[in-house]
Amino acid sequence: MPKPPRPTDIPSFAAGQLALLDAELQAELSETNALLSSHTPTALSRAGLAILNLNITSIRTGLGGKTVAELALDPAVVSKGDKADIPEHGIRTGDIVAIQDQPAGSAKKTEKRELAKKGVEGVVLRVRRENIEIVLDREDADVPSGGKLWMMNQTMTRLQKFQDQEYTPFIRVLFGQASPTPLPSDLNDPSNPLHKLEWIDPSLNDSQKEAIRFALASREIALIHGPPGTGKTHTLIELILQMLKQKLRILVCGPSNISVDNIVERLASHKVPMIRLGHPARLLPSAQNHSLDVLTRTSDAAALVEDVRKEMDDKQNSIRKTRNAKERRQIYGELKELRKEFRERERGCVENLVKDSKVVLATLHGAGGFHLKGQDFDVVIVDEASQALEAQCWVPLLWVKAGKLVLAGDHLQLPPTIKSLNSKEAKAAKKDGKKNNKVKAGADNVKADVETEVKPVAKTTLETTLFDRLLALHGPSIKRMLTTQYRMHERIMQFPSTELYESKLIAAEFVKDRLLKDLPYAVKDTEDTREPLVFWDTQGGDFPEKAEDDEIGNKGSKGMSLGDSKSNEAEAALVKLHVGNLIDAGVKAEDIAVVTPYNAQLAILSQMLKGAFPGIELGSVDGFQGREKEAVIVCLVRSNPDHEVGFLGEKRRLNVAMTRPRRHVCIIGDSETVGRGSKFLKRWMEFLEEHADLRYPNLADVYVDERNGR
Ligand SMILES: Nc1ncnc2c1ncn2[C@@H]1O[C@H](COP(=O)(O)OP(=O)(O)OP(=O)(O)O)[C@@H](O)[C@H]1O
Repeated sequence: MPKPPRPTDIPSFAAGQLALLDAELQAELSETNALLSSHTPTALSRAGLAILNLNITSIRTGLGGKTVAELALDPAVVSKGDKADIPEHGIRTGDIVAIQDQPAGSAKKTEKRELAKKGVEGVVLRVRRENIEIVLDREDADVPSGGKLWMMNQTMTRLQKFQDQEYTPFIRVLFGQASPTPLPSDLNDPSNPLHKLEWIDPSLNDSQKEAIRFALASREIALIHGPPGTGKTHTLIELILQMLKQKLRILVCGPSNISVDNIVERLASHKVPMIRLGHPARLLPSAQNHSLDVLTRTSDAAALVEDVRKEMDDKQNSIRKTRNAKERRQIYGELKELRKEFRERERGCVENLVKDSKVVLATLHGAGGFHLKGQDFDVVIVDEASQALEAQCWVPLLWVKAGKLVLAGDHLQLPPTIKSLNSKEAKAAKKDGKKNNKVKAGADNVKADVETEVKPVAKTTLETTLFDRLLALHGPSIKRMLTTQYRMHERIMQFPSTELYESKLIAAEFVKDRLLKDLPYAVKDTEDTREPLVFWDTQGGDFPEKAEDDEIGNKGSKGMSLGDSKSNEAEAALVKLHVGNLIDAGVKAEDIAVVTPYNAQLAILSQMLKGAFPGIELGSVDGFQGREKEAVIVCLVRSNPDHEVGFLGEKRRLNVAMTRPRRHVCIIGDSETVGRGSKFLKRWMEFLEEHADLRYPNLADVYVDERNGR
């Protein structure tokens, strides 16, 4: 018997998430205010959960005497020449939102709290590209009048306000108040019908097939765990095709437009009829033909709408030809009627297109659009689920009626970027969560037997994704892992596989011994190009790191992007030496990437390498997630007498760094500092010492290249 899950109290969970989202927003606000001129894309607006820097442009009285406020982007934040379109967001008609004064970055904490309290709640009436209308909840609502305002989606508030009877069995499973329905006992039996599936892609490997059978057999939730390069999206495509064969209706979401379009492109090659929701301008050109906007003009049903449009055009022309005022008036009257009909037919056409579509695709926040409200789907599939905030995942889950959820992701790579992780606000929110939870568990929940087991909300942070939480709640039986990877040389794969993936990864035959010297263009056989794993150990103190805040802070820009960053010039020079050797051997610059966890180091690398090696790619580890290159150089930077490793200690970040390369990885780092950071880092250093081509650089040699003026 599997252990019964420890149920989560839903209102407390939602309250905890709200407190955390608010903390995230506060962190965003401080940053947006500090960096107003640079318009840094913020995590929350990326998540589509909030819009910053708004102004009220008009207030009017709407239906039933309710106050309707119109909000648009503050002209002060719109760059000259740019359109004042509100950045992409997930706030949709019908959403409950809060509008609040946006405190200045310089405002004191207490002032910020006060301002935040003054906000009003309302329901979104209309969303346009350049403005949004909100019907305020209370007629006497005190509309914030301050300079800038912000608005936040209240998905979690809706969840918090759910009544007990509104929890579907599916939602109960998501909170551990019920266990997932057990799988058929004969699932692994060859006689089970799922073993007789006709695969559309015959090249699927066994772990991919098993994951698909599992996702088809699961009743409420299925997690597909795809370590780097294991064909997670590839598997989802087959799953979608199999579900379509079973006549299921599917909503496919991802946290970003690119994650969704990636699936649209691959489904398109199978000629699957589908609808991609979202503004066509934001879609990949290859996905645009499937967008609702384009289909509304080109589908069969659109012909009816086009007929009316044509009639309207004819009428317009006849107005121009008529001088007689009476006739003109009559034509105007007819035009008005036609317009009404046009709008109705268009709405009908759009509704039918969406309703009749067996596969609908949208970003997580895009799925909250009015087109999908209340629609029935058999399955919601979320790709890159470990890159999405849980609150984002709830947008489709609360908006459509769904009976099953399939999440695909890898919780052992980096979660979505959270700014408030260590901020005071986040700590306060955690504390609030704890308090909140105690109150709930003690007072409201009469079902005493459940109460004692309520999972503490305090353990959930914004960084805890739905994928993580479900795994913790129900255990590994709700997931299947893909185990054949199609990216890395066997030796590159070995350490992450042993440490993080229970030694289960297998390198596909055609990648397992691929080297740079075997690239399909002329590459010399050198000590670098015949070696998949190189470790330049910079131990000994000759390659010391530098803390950027020493300098930048003094110039009065403390707290800016490089504030806590670290750099290491000597290691950067070593990177240059290694890249130079690869290029000299014939490896193309486009096939080489350098990644480092520190922005300050990225800046130095950029200065040193961009001019010398055009075409080479430089990136932060976090920014390189999801990417791959033939050769990757990882520059670890940290080298100090105190053996401090900072956020290098995060396993998931290192995992991303070490799993980007296909044929060659070169690690540059100080084993003395790094090896003392954690047990994991110690084992990594030991592994490299034993299995990598180990090299000790000589500082003078490293700078020879520099002197030669490369
Ligand atoms: N069964 C298979 N046989 C051969 N190649 C495969 C198979 N499955 C996946 N691949 C290849 O592996 C690569 C990675 O696949 P895909 O893009 O689906 O992976 P992913 O897991 O979504 O990516 P990431 O690891 O970046 O998250 C692709 O080039 C794909 O063609």
